[in-house]
Amino acid sequence: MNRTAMRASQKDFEDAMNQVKLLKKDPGNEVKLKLYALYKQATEGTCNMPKPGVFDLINKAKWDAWNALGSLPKEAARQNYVDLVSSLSPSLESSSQVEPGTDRKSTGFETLVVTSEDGITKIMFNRPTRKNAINTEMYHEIMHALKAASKDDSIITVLTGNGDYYSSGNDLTNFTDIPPGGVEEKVKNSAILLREFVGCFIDFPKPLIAVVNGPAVGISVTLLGLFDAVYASDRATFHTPFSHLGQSPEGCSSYTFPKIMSPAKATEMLIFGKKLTAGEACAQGLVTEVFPESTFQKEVWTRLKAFAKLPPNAVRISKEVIRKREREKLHAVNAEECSVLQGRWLSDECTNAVVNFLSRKSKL
Ligand SMILES: CCCCC/C=C/C(=O)SCCNC(=O)CCNC(=O)[C@H](O)C(C)(C)COP(=O)(O)OP(=O)(O)OC[C@H]1O[C@@H](n2cnc3c(N)ncnc32)[C@H](O)[C@@H]1OP(=O)(O)O
Repeated sequence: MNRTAMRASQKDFEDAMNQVKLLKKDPGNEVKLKLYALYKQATEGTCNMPKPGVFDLINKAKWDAWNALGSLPKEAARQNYVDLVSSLSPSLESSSQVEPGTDRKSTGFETLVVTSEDGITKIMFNRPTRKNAINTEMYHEIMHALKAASKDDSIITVLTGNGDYYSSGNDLTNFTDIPPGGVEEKVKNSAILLREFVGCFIDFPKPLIAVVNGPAVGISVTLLGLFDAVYASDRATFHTPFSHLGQSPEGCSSYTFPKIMSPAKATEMLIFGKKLTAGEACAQGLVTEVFPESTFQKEVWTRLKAFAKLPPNAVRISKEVIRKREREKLHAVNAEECSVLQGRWLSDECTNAVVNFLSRKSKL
């Protein structure tokens, strides 16, 4: 039977709400606004809230979407919500059918290019027009790619960026995607995602190498403390503006950075947001070696190809011996950092910083 001819029950509506939470592919802001508006109409009826101020961009966009539904009856809104979610479900099904750890073709990723050759699995961030900002989909895809790389026949795994940036860190529009359960649910889900994401780096069993092709910001920097080697172009910079964003350190950096570079140097980066050049980051132990931009790719990949010819078992066992003592501690640090961040994400300091960034760019 045609779904639109049916009347969606409360149970259908609740199932659809749960399905939305499982979407791995970001349906885009337009669809998210539509879902929000239909949810509000289905549960509260016609919009009679005061219109938010012109600078309150996010709430104004939400209000506009809800208000545009006029006096649409609650039952019709519920039906439209269920239909809209069901139209998104092919992407839900295709992503949930892929078992973590199974091999996935490079073309199966939206936000990454993943290749495997000469004993090296290369995971390249591939959102160059967004400076390789990590959106929700990319967090999931990186975890997926790491799980696959841990099981494939490569010797080492390399992360790098496409374009002029390594990565600009967390995609700040991630914070605008508020589920029907509200901001509290959003920050809870984000903390769960972040903990699982960082956990994949803590547990990664093979040498993990960063080829930092350009500036790195936020979580793309803090994670470097969990890598086994970091090679940087001399045009790379390393910047963790957490206080400016009303946030706090993650990626286990509250533990790894003071150990790597001394507590005082870590303070300058993690609390005061000091941006390091590649040379400074190397002098402080965060970067293994810096190469001139003109020869960076050639020199680094020649070296990596030589590493990848080493006996695989010796390489893997040596990493295990070096890292295993710290693993439990790192998981505890990760859990604590995510819990602290949950509070930060609800703060006015964080909200204002994100809205300032987004409104500077006139985006939702
Ligand atoms: C859920 C888990 C959370 C984990 C916690 C993680 C925390 C962090 O990672 S904190 C760090 C967050 N990142 C930032 O604060 C960086 C924000 N971006 C910038 O400051 C700048 O974009 C820049 C310095 C990275 C680059 O500046 P510029 O060279 O002038 O280039 P544009 O600003 O024009 O950027 C091009 C295009 O890309 C968009 N974009 C860049 N970075 C981000 C980002 N992190 N989030 C969202 N969007 C980003 C930028 O808005 C531009 O878009 P258009 O204006 O639409 O062209």
